[in-house]
Amino acid sequence: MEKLLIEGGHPLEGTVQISGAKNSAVALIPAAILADSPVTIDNLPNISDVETLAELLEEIGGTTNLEDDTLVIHPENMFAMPLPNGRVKKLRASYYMMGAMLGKFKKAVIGLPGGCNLGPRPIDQHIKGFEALGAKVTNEQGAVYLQADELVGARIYLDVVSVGATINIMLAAVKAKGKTIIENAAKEPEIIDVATLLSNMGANIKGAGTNVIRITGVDELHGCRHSIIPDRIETGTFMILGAAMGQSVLVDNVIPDHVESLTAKLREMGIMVDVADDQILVRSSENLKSVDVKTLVYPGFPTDLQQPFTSLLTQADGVSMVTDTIYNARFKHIDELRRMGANIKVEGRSALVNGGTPLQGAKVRASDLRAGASLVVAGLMANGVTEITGVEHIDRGYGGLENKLKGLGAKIWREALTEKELTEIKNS
Ligand SMILES: CC(=O)N[C@H]1[C@@H](OP(=O)(O)OP(=O)(O)OC[C@H]2O[C@@H](n3ccc(=O)[nH]c3=O)[C@H](O)[C@@H]2O)O[C@H](CO)[C@@H](O)[C@@H]1O
Ligand SMILES: C=C(OP(=O)(O)O)C(=O)O
Repeated sequence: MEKLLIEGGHPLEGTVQISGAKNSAVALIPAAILADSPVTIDNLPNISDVETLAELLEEIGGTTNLEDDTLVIHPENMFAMPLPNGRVKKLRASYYMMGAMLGKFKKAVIGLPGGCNLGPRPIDQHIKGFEALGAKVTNEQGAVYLQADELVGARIYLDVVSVGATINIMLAAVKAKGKTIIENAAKEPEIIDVATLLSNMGANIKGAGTNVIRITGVDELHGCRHSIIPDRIETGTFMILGAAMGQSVLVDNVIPDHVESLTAKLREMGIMVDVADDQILVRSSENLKSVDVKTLVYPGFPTDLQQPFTSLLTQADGVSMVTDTIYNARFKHIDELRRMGANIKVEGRSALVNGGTPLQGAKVRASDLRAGASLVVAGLMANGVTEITGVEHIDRGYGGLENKLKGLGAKIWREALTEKELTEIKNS
C-alpha cells in the first residue's frame, strides 16, 4: 500500500490532457458482454476500476487485451459464471454485470457492489427494472440472483433518477422482446455514451440524454469500435485545481458543455475561465468570493465534484454553503480538511464552509475517491507537506494523477506505507 505526498504552495502552470470518462468506461466494458463478436474500446482511462472489470470479464470466459488506452474484448466464449464474491466488491460498477449478463444469458448471480461509501446506495430501482422486464430477482447472502425465461419489454418509471439504474435497464432491455420505455431516466452524458456504443452494436435506442428512453429489442448484437467521451469529473477536478493554484492551467481534450455548472460557479467566485471548443483555460484569483452550491442530477452541479470544490471554498472570503442532495453522507472529507486547518461545520445535508483560513500540511486519509481528490486540492494549497493515505480509492478513478500534476509544476510523489502506518490503518 502507498501514500501520496504533496508539498503545497507551488503554483500550477501548463496543459493537462483529460482521459476518457470513468463512469462511461465502467459501463461500456460490461456492455461488451452483449455482443457476439469483438468490441474495441478506445480512450480508456488508466484506472483500477477498468482493470477490475476486464478481470471480471475474464472470470466469465471472455478474453481481453489492454494496450495503451485501448481494450479489445472477445465475448464469444463468455458464459453465465456466478460472481457472488471477490472482485465485484471492489467497485460500484460491477452492478452493470447484472444487466449485461441478464440481457445476454437470461441469468446472473452477482455479489452486491462496493465502490465509494457515501451513505446508503440502494439498487432497488435496478431491481424494479429487471423485474418489470420479467426477471425473478432474489437477494441471498449478499448476492443478487437474477433469472428469466424470457425478457419482455416494459414501461418502467424510475422513482429516483438514477444513473446506474438507467444504464442497467438499458443493458437488460436491448435484447428483450418488444419495446421498453424508461421514464424519469437519468440524463448524464455517460448514458448517451453507453447508448452510442449499444447502437453501434446494433441496438435500437432512442432518447438517451432525455428523461424518456425508448428501446426496441433486437435478437443479435455485434462487435464495434468506440471511443470514450472525456471525463467531466476529471475535467472539473483540474479546473478546481487551476482555480486553487493556477497561474494558468489549460484543461485539454474536454467537452465544455459537460462542466457548465462548475464553470458558472467558478466565475461567480471571481475565477477567470476561458472556454474554447475542446479546451478550458483557468486562472486563479487573489480574492475568491464565497458561493453556495447544491448538487443535483445532470445538468446540475455534480455530486462527484462537491468534495474537491469544498476544498477550494476553504480559501474564499466569507461563508459558503455546500448542500449534497444526492448523497446525504458525502462529507467524510470534512474531518480531514479540518485537520488541515479548515473551518467547516456539517449540518444535515449541508456543509458550512467558513473560508479564508490558511491550510497546513497534515497526515490525512482519503475515505473515498473524491474525498481523495479534495485532499489533493487541499494539499496543493496548503503550507508544508500533506501525506494522504487511502490512495487506492484515488486510483479507482484518476489515471496518472501524479504525472499530470507534476506536468503542471506540482511537487507530488508516492511512497510505500511503513509497517507502523499499515498497523495504524488496520487498527483504525
Ligand atoms: C459508476 C458510476 O457511474 N457512479 C456514479 C453514479 O453512481 P450510481 O449509479 O450509484 O448513482 P445513482 O445515480 O444511481 O444514485 C443517485 C441517487 O439515487 C439513489 N438510488 C439509486 C439507485 C437506486 O436503485 N435507488 C436509489 O435510491 C442513490 O442512493 C442516490 O441518492 O452516479 C452517481 C450520481 O451522479 C455518481 O456519484 C457516481 O460517480
Ligand atoms: C462515487 C463515485 O464512484 P463509484 O460510483 O464508482 O463509487 C465517483 O466516481 O465519484
